[in-house]
Amino acid sequence: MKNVGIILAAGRGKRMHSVVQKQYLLLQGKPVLYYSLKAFQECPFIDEIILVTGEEEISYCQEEIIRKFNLDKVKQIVPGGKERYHSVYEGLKAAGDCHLVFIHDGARPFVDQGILERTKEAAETYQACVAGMPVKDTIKLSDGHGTAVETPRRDLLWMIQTPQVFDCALIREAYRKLMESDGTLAVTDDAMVLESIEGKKVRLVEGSYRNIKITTPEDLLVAEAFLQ
Ligand SMILES: Nc1ccn([C@@H]2O[C@H](COP(=O)(O)OP(=O)(O)OP(=O)(O)O)[C@@H](O)[C@H]2O)c(=O)n1
Ligand SMILES: C[C@](O)(CO)[C@H](O)COP(=O)(O)O
Repeated sequence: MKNVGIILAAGRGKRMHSVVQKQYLLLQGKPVLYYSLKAFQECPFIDEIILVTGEEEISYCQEEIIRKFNLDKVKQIVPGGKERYHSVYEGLKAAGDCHLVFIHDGARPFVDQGILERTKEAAETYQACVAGMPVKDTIKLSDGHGTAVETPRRDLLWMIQTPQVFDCALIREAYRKLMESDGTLAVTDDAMVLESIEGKKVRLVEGSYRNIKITTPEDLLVAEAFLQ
């Protein structure tokens, strides 16, 4: 069965405060989104890519990214939803039957072949894994009013990235349950959708400190520096 990449690019990029959505801003003359699509295109074990984007950006993506750069593994472009998890759900519906599904933020341009390889191997063994890296800073838990209430052990903390890779049937079922109970869980990644099902565990896999998400304006400066 095929392995499918779902690349998410339907966000509004509110924290970037740019006129053009951050996934379409240019890095070295090419849209941010191009870089992750290219990494997936070049990955030998990704058979098909589903791009999830805004309804109004579908034709731009088709003409100015997919056709222009000959990204022929992109088989479908589907409209996303209000929140990231709605967009993932649309991607999963479009994917149909598959073996592994690689869910990736289109706003993370520096995913590389090593990360894809490591997450694939872990997903083959554990059915569910996420890329991430150990945190470098001390993390404090706040009481929500400006006072630190706890300092978790740093050696146990990871910052989580994408790709997040799953057995296709497993994550589809987890998302189906989530959508049935929409509104009860503040979902910020795919792993937590699976973790919400009793007994389901997600393996942590080494990503890269370069695998940043373009979120706020200074991330663009870092991204440009990586591409020098
Ligand atoms: N409804 C949404 C929200 C997010 N995303 C995608 O999910 C990835 C990670 O989300 P984030 O960085 O939070 O993007 P935005 O939601 O666009 O940013 P912000 O939260 O600042 O508005 C991005 O590639 C984004 O395009 C999506 O496909 N659909
Ligand atoms: C999935 C993710 O990229 C892991 O770090 C992140 O949680 C996405 O969250 P955002 O709120 O959409 O930036």
